[in-house]
Amino acid sequence: MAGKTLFDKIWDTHLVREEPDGTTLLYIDRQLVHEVTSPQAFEGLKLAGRRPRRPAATLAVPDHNVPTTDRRLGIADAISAKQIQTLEDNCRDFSITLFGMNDIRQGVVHVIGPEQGFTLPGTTIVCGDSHTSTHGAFGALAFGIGTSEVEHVLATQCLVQKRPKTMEIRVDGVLSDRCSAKDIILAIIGKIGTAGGTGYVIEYTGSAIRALSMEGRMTLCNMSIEGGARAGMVAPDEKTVAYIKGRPLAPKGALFEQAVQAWEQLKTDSDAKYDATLVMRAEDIAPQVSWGTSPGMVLGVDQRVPDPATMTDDNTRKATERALEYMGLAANMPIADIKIDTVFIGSCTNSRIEDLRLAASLAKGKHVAKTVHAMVVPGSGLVKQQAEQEGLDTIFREAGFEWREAGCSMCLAMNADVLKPGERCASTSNRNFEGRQGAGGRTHLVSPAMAVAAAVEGHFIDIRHWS
Ligand SMILES: CC(C)[C@H](C(=O)O)[C@@H](O)C(=O)O
Ligand code: SF4
Repeated sequence: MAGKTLFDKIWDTHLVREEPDGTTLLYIDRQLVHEVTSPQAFEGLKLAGRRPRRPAATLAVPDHNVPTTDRRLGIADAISAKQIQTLEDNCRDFSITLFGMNDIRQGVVHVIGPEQGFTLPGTTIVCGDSHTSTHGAFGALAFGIGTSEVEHVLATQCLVQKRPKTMEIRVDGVLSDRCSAKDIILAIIGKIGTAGGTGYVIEYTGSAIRALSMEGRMTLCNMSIEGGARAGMVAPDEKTVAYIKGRPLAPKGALFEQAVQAWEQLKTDSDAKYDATLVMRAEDIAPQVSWGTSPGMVLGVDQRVPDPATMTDDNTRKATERALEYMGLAANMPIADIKIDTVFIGSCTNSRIEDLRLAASLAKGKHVAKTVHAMVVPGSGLVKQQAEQEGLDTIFREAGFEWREAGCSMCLAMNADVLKPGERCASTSNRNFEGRQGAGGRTHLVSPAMAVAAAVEGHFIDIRHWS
């Protein structure tokens, strides 16, 4: 029998039933819930008179709409306030654990799952949110689902799926100084495009991936969806085990030892075949900056903005022209000449403690440029607390950054943290669509290190040579 990939192993152990046409009923171990995509799901349960099949398998948190300023003042926006209240009511009515807005454990849903030890290797994890792929960093099969599916999983703990194909993306070698997981994933999406992963689950392999911390692997898997993939994953290893050990919801004692033994089996067999493979060298990856209006429109900071006049394909040329117009950029200008107004360090891509430590180490002793407004939004209340214990908040404040409460914030501007029309932002988030951070706002996706350097200089700069 042919060997199995990591994906095959998880899929096969969660398969409840498979039809001849490949339609599969998959068992879902865990579900995360937030305030935006859950109200109709709970409403559906109510109307049908059903209860969650396994309430303990679900964890809920408000994140998209929460204010990142003083929460004792409540929520000014009526729609946001109602969404958060509705989540609280539903969790109470359906006996689901909720980390409320003022709970120290509150944070972006994809930050708190791993932080609590809710995210475990070998499990199937879903959430009504596309960046659920983040949890694949632990060797879980984790993917985003729609609201009707949220209801289905609540009611049955199962989901109807078609088996996706598998893609290996192998990155060997050593990253350049100050380059990070964010640069790897942006470079991958720059290469495969935003549809390159369509129909696939990606497994990231190679020495550069193994060298990443768990935080780095989460950044990587987080953006798999921006490359079109259903999910991204990294096989668990000793770093995974060390990260999970002792977390509040992780197995304890003998159960933990048993779990570790099972997790050791979670790797792709040497004779297994992927449906597709892409190979890259870490040395070739420069610090990345997105210049356009999709995550695939991205280049190294040492490059120039593309010139539509050189493009032979009509669609590519038109898309480039439109993107340059929206972004207010001239063809051929050096990316390092792009001046920015705002810096956002946060989001489920880059707001974990390691991201903040790195950002603070570069911000220390420097100051945000006079023309720039910069903010740091920790991924969770616990990340914020940890950062404060380490004095990172002081470093950021002294350098001129605002230090905020945890939430999605300016990643998608559902709360008060919004770009003004025309404002240009260096952002550590994952999406740069038109209007993503506010109507008319212009987003450049970068790593935390690149964001700090841009905040200080007022424009992008190659951090490999920055002092
Ligand atoms: C609001 C939610 C449905 C959405 C998602 O699915 O990703 C959001 O988190 C985002 O990042 O755009
Ligand atoms: S931080 Fe951004 S990408 Fe992540 S869940 Fe929130 S809105 Fe979506």
